[in-house]
Amino acid sequence: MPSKKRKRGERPSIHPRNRYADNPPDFSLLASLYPSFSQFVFYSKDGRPRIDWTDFNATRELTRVLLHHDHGLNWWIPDGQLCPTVPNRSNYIHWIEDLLASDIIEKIEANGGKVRAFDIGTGANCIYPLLGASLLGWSFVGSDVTEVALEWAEKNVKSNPHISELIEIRRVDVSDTASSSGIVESSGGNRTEDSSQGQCDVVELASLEMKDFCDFGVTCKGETDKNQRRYNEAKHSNVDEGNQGPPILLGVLKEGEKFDFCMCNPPFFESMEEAGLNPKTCCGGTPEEMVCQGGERAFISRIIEDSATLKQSFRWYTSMVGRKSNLKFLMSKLREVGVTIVKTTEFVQGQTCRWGLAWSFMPTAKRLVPSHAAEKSNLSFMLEGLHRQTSAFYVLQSIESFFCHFGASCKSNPSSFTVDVSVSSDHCDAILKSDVEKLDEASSHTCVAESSSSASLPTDTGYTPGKRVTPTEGQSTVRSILICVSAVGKIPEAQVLQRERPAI
Ligand SMILES: C[S@@+](CC[C@H](N)C(=O)[O-])C[C@H]1O[C@@H](n2cnc3c(N)ncnc32)[C@H](O)[C@@H]1O
Repeated sequence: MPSKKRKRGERPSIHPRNRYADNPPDFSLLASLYPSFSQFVFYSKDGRPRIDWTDFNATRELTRVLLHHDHGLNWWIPDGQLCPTVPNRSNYIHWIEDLLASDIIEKIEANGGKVRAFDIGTGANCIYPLLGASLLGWSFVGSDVTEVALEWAEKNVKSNPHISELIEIRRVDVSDTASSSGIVESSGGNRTEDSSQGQCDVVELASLEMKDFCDFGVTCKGETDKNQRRYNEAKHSNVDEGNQGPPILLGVLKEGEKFDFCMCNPPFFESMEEAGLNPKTCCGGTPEEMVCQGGERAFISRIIEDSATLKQSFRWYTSMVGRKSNLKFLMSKLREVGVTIVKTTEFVQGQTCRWGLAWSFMPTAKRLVPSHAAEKSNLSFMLEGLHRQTSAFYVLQSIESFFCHFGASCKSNPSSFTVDVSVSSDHCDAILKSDVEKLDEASSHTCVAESSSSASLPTDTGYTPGKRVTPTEGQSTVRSILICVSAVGKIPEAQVLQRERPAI
């Protein structure tokens, strides 16, 4: 079920299906049930139970008891690892649930109708696979690069046998690149902070042999020739763009794997100093978890680059974004790689804002006229590929005028670029059966009306009032209307991607 639309200016709120939306965690109750938690709960002057959000042990214990009490999950992380807040992380899961339920892109059931997901950088806490599997029965591959994350993610999965079958923890090979976080492997195998943090010790990707990639990669083992080739190509292009780092999707996915979506809470920051700017809470977070060269902008750019190669291996690619300025940058990058759709949302994270960014290479879905609407002869068109700055509004007006000319009741919606036309069954028949002459007349009328009513219409677009493409023999009347609209829209790029004939 899609989330309620927020009104302009309204503060984003917790997702309506988030179990904490109407029932925030009750610290008193939890303290009475969990003695290990009660030690962290104190009562303020107004008698309300509180915890010290700057105490890592308190926030970790809260997460542990919420996951246990509300989700039936056993969970733990070692000191200092990033501790997730359950209500916040649930918002991202529910937003993806909305994306999957929407009909914006075509539905393809690649895994027998079961939702299969990929969590990039699952962390020691493995929070997204645990929540996604327990709340919604989704299956996950959770990837990570650090030993501690892989070890603890695995432990967290194994301590929940009821969902462990649904979650695979996958090691990402870091041997062919130095960590993008400025962290290098010590000789003992433990991960230590490079003294020259930020100046990370990057191995030239281009100098690697295929062997290096295969020997260590969990995905290679001979079966992923195609992925290796694509990964190697991507390595070269990444070197050019300076976005080096361990593989993210290319080189981690196995041959032929298909996912409904990927998600990612990326290392947001370029340095730990930047990461430590919120002293009001203590959710832990090691440099490996919080920092990467180039910050989230570089990390998510690499996901975008991988997605441009993997295209429909995922229905949706998604990531959290920490900064609005990065969101804008990333959206323009997405346009460059030719995605079919981009969606964003804003998440409430206490005092801070985070954004959700989703994109897809799937064809946008045909809007089927729902049966109840068809009965009412409700005919709707959707225009895509219109550039806002090139008067899409007037295109909609043209469509509206066209149908109005035939006496139909019309309503255009400039924000969704749709025009809904409501007519009786007989009337609709009459419009659709109108001969070409009538249509010509109608479209000319539309054009003239548009040009005379709009002093601000651009004049450099090759627009000729009254010009339209005459439908060829055999084209449906609906088709001819749409071609006409395209022509009067003065927008060469405008394409009518979807059209329906009502079932009348
Ligand atoms: C901010 S943490 C997110 C952890 C967890 N998903 C969460 O939301 O709390 C980022 C994670 O990404 C991992 N990471 C960094 N580079 C990676 C890569 N190339 N592939 C997979 N994971 C990576 C880090 O080790 C870290 O665990």
